[in-house]
Amino acid sequence: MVIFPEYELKPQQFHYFPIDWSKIFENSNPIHVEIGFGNGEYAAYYCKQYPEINYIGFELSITSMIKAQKKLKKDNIKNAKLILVDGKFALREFFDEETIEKVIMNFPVPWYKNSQSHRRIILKEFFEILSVVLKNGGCFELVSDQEWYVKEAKENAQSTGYFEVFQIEKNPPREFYTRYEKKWIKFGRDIFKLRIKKIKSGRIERLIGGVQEMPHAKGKIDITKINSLKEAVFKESDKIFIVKGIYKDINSESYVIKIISTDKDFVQHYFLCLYRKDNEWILKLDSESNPYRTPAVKWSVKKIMEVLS
Ligand SMILES: C[S@@+](CC[C@H](N)C(=O)[O-])C[C@H]1O[C@@H](n2cnc3c(N)ncnc32)[C@H](O)[C@@H]1O
Repeated sequence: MVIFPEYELKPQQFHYFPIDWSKIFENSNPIHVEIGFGNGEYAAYYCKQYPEINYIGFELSITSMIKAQKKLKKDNIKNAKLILVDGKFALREFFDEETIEKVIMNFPVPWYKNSQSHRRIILKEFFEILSVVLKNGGCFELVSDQEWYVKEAKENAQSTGYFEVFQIEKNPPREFYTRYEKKWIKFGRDIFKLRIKKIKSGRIERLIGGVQEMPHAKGKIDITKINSLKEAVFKESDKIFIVKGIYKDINSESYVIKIISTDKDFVQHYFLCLYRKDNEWILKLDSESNPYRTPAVKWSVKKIMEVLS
């Protein structure tokens, strides 16, 4: 939900990736990124303290997004942009090589159980992405109350060979304490901080990039085949999509198709619309849903048309 459009960006609507941040901020100040900004307390402090940086924050929670926008507005912050998106995806897709000066992560969700370990953001792939988008000498700072988690991050960073990795600091001096951090300290928990500095670039494969075309398909189809798509699962290398629902407009020859797709671990929900125009049918992204045009999204349009033909 965009409450203050000066803060929230919707990159799904952008026509080109990676994003030209100097155009967005209308200056070329250094870029600092926070992943999981929560209620935006740290963001507001940071932006006030360092008005010469461009702050970009990523968050998955809509509630946090609303709170953070209100906080930035209240503090009259001018140098911040917030995006509702998975931090790993954003770091990989939104930034050109060597463009970020600093990435900050305060108290990420640790995903304690072994069965959930694949969800941890600090896996080796994350550090490979960091090694590409950070400037040479740029740094990443992680703070957590979970020592094992910070140690795991340190080992993963070290294993890439792209960073100078510093000793983990226990209860480091902090310039600002979020409510979350103060709570842990009050409960007597120790706080751990990892800092790493980029010394070498790695390589990554991005999902999107370049001009973003609106995926669509048209042609002759056999509309009676549409029911065969219900709950159908399609899989090809790293791409999967599932048809979660098909809804017919009672007044016209048109349908809305609900899809869930994944590209590796990046999940998106969106709708396609299928309608008749003259002798042909057209299938395209519904204007209300706005997924990133990843390979799985483009493939879902092509594949559904193929099945109906
Ligand atoms: C424990 S809270 C910490 C919030 C804040 N950094 C603080 O210190 O008060 C973790 C936050 O990270 C967000 N989060 C979890 N996974 C994320 C991801 N993959 N990308 C972006 N944000 C994420 C959660 O929604 C939550 O707001």
